[in-house]
Amino acid sequence: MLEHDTAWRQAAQDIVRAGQRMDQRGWVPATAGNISRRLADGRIAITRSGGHKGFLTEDDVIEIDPAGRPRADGQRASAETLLHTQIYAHDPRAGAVLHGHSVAATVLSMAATAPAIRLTDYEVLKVFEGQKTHATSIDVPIFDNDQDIARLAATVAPFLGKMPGGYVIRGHGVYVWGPDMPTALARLEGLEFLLACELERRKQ
Ligand SMILES: CSCCC(=O)C(=O)COP(=O)(O)O
Ligand SMILES: [Zn+2]
Repeated sequence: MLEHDTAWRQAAQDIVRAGQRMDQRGWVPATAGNISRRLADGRIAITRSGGHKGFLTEDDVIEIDPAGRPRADGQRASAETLLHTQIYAHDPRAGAVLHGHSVAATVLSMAATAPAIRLTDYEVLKVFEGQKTHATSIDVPIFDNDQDIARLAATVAPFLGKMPGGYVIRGHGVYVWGPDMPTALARLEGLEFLLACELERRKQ
């Protein structure tokens, strides 16, 4: 087994614990979801492809280069790696990216006819960057799902920098990020709470 330095092991532990948290909340069923961290020195740690994100070990976390290629031979990074690396490339402050497959994100995005899910007047909106009041709206864009991740990343690219609440892939799940893992997790929890609220409201 490779010997890793303290900073790497800390990042890997952040990812392992985030996977456990997302699993506890029901956001990473089966082998769904992926998680990454960018270290202060620029290294990027991401979950390997496949495997349950609630049962990760540090060995399930691999290093990729900024283009998304594993640094070591024989490793398979998340199939959605390019959706992580494009966030790091766009935002030098981004330190963690989370992707989950919740029921609310899946159902709402499949039912939606608009290009975004509009979240209005919720106190929890303040979890997102730059939001100071409930008296506002945030549009969470919905992108059509695509098995060609490079093509999906190209579709998402023009919206980077304009999505304080992250984004949703239709029938698939959410992407959220932040400067560090606690912030990214708080934003994910906030977004999932708001999507669950919207799902309840639309049932009424
Ligand atoms: C059964 S989930 C299908 C793949 C997916 O959407 C996902 O999030 C997990 O893919 P990964 O390669 O990161 O394990
Ligand atoms: Zn996915």
